[in-house]
Amino acid sequence: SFKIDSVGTGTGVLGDVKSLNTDKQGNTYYLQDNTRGDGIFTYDGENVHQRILDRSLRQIMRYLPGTLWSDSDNVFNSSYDNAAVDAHYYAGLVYDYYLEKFNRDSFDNQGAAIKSTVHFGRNYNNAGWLGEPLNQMMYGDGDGVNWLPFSGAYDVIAHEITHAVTDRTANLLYQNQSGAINEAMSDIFGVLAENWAGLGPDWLMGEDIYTPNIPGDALRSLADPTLFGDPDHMDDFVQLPNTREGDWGGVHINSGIINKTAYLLSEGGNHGGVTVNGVGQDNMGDIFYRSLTQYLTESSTFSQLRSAAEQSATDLYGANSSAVTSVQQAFDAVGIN
Ligand SMILES: Cc1cccc(C(=O)O)c1OC(=O)C1CC1
Ligand SMILES: [Ca+2]
Ligand SMILES: [Zn+2]
Repeated sequence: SFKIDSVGTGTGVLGDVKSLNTDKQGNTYYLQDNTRGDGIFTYDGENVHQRILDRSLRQIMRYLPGTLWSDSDNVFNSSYDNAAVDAHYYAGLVYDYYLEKFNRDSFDNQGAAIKSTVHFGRNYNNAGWLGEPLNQMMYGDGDGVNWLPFSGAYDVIAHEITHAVTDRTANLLYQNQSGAINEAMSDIFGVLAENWAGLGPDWLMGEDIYTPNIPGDALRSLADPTLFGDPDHMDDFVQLPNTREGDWGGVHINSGIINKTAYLLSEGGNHGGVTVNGVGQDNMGDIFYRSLTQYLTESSTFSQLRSAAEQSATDLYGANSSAVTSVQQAFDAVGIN
């Protein structure tokens, strides 16, 4: 049928109203943004029963992506709409971040459609990037106590889309040190994207949707990972089994060491007996992006990340630049040689 780009309005998880790029087909409006790459598509997971989610991905795949979000009047203001509004709007902002900062056209740099399913499961405390063959994001609604709906936080959506970028570039194995780098990249670009968008800039992850009744906390801190129990130095690397229960060797925990490195490289500071001269967020982002997309591989270790970052800083600013020295200082400060 003939499609018309249209602009609707919606209310997000936190009650904020925003404009949405929608697609008008007949008298129905869909959460399909035709203005970015091959499009941004937001689907309704219809809270398919949790029981199915606990089975294999194969079971889940039968239900994903769900139904393309539709609305009768292009005003998405019901409470059931909130999660879809934010998933759609923030995915567009993450697309803009990568295009403007790194000239990257979507996660595959070829304009790939960005697909998200909200209302995934029931009270599901989880969000994630589902790689091949689905190549989409999914957001649980949270249980309302530990989590609000996961698409309600821009840094979370940027975190998930960065997993897709990582999969298409270094493809860091999601386990042990390579997995911790994978996780840290998602946290680092989650925070940088949020700061770029001016959406409550901070060095925290998930603060807008984490424990709504407890102010001031977050899932993770990059400035001080120890605030939420994560290590900020190699001396405190947590050895965990490479199993689901062991967080695949602690990928969401040991990421704190790399997160701290990025924070120090950007902002500077004294840590581990070392003084780091900061290079600022933009330069830190360029160094980590070049490392991720030009030098890291599936099995890269923390030490190989250090080499990649030193080489990236050399490429970008010159062998004898202060930025190269700052990279060395930052990795020294967390005990990565
Ligand atoms: C909540 C959650 C559970 C499991 C994996 C992830 C994951 O995407 O690694 C996850 O989402 C996050 O970590 C985002 C930052 C809040
Ligand atoms: Ca944040
Ligand atoms: Zn992650």
